Amino acid sequence: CDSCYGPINHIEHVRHVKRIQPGAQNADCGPSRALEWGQFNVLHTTDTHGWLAGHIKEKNYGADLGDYVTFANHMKHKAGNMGVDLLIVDTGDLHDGTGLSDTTAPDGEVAIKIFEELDSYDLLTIGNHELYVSDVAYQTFSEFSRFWGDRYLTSNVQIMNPATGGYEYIGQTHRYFTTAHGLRIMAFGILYDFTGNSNASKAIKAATMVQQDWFLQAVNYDKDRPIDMFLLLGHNPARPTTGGSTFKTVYNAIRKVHPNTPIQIFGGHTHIRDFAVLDQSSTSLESGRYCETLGWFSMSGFDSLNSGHTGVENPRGVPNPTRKAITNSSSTTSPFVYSRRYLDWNRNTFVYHAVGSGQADAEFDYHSGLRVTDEIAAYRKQLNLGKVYGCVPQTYCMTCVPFGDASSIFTPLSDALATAVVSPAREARARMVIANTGGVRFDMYKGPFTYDDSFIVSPFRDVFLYIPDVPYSLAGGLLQKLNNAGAGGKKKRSNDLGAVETVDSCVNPIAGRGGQQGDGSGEKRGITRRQVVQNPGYTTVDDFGSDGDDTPHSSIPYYPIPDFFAGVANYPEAGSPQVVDVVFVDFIESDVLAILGSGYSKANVTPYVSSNFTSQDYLIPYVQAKWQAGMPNCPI
Ligand SMILES: Nc1ccn([C@@H]2O[C@H](COP(=O)(O)O)[C@@H](O)[C@H]2O)c(=O)n1
Ligand SMILES: [Zn+2]
Ligand SMILES: [Zn+2]
Repeated sequence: CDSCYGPINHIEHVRHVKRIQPGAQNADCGPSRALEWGQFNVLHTTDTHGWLAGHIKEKNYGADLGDYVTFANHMKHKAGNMGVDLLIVDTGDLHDGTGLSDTTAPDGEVAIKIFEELDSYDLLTIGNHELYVSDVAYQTFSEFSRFWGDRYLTSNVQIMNPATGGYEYIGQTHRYFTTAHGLRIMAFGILYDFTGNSNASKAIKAATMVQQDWFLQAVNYDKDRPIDMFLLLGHNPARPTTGGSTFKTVYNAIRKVHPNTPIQIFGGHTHIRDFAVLDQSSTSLESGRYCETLGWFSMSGFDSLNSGHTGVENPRGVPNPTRKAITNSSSTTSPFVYSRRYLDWNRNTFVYHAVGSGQADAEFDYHSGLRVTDEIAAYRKQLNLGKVYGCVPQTYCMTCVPFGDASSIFTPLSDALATAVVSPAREARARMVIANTGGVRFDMYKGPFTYDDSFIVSPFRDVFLYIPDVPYSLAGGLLQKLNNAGAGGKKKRSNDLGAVETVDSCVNPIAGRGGQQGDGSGEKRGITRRQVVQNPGYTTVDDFGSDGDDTPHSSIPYYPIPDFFAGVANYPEAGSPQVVDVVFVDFIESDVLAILGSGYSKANVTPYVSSNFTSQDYLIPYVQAKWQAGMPNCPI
């Protein structure tokens, strides 16, 4: 959509020229409401997955971590001037998503160093992507956790320490601290009941954790350690009713002892914008993914009688939170009021909320942020992330068109599986190559396809394995059966509640970020065509309604996708092969074996191309073979 931010321009150096983007003054394209500041305020990131250079091909999410460093510093100063508390928190999944995080060995080596530049983080917690690979888990233990010290909370995640031969918590189990304005906080960091970790680590189930002595001691009343508020950070769906969320278990355990104390939750993992009300003194925020969203939360209601609060009651000159968590109950006795906002991750947004619209960039930028931007640019150059391999003829998306559509990313990726995953020794045999759609992480844009893009689309080092000569009578129905079983690779987009309404001309159905889930019909609900020209993107509806998105968006269609997809090669023109090599990524090995049944086991499985050929390796050869010819005139 050109109406808000102009055409996509991803030439490497242009990205790093600091300037307010065109469209900043257009209320349809940027923020137009000041944030509500309370006594207690939080900036929340989650599931950044290495997107620290920002979205080079999507200007609406185009800020980099340097811009955020500057923004966070401005906001800390503002909070200080207002006499209120501001915490900066993150809820995990730093790895697997871009070249910056995944070209290094182990992955994350560069990305975590950049992340550490934002040393004003107050609390952080661990995600599942810090635990799939042992080297990454040890990097998290020996580098990341050491850096953040008592701010890194892993209440239910331990690692085998080779030095002692015993399991130790990767970070701290909990943190009790007092804010600058006297709030006494007990914080935890809880990973959902994750089971896909390597054997280096152990994720303790929430139901077990809440019975452990350290937890009971932390939660129980102690006159020497009063608690004004519990903070539950977690790589864990914020909405407690979402399958897999373990927040309710921890919430229940705290509520048994503290029926009224505020319990404030910050979640992640499902990659959505969401805000849920648990009770009159407990709410829960989730702030999207991939440096697309910065979550804002604020609350007031503490006074010196019910807490240690010493700050300003209602900061002046700014809006304040006004909403009770529960409004439809006459029995609401809680003094607490709340606000939440989902900020789009771009400089216009940051400038608007830090120094005000219409301000020059010079008013915004700090050396600390500019230095991080330069550092990111230098790393990108060093890692060769701008190297171009081919020219993608059109944009392909994951969920904005039906699976099977010519513009679905799984259409060329099925072809890529069929043609670019080839074992020289088995080249002439019929083969079926299966992958999980969850391993594909992002859309592929029209124009130059870079080294970075290969990780953005397919970041995992999942080895291609195979079972030779499986009778077609068994292999033929495998994909369908895998999808019917809906197993391991599942990566549900969301429980997003946004209505589907397309505003044509501005909404290119395959151009923007599809955030919210609808029925995919593209039918309008209650709006006239082209009433407003907006920026396509997230249209969030949560427990506080539909005003959470800081910048209003037109929504993008969402279509569900199956859990698995495949490509086939060397099949006869008519009929079926007798036998077929069944090739699949190691992440779904147990799913494939479960469907093939008792005649097959791990003993039948070996690497297909080599033990080093992974899902990071098939895209570049495909792009080169298919789209390199278009390179000289590749539109940007
Ligand atoms: N080696 C891997 C690891 C993970 N996946 C996919 O990622 C999903 C989890 O991602 P979150 O950001 O939601 O934590 C997982 O369900 C898989 O789909 C993979 O494909 N290969
Ligand atoms: Zn994630
Ligand atoms: Zn996750």
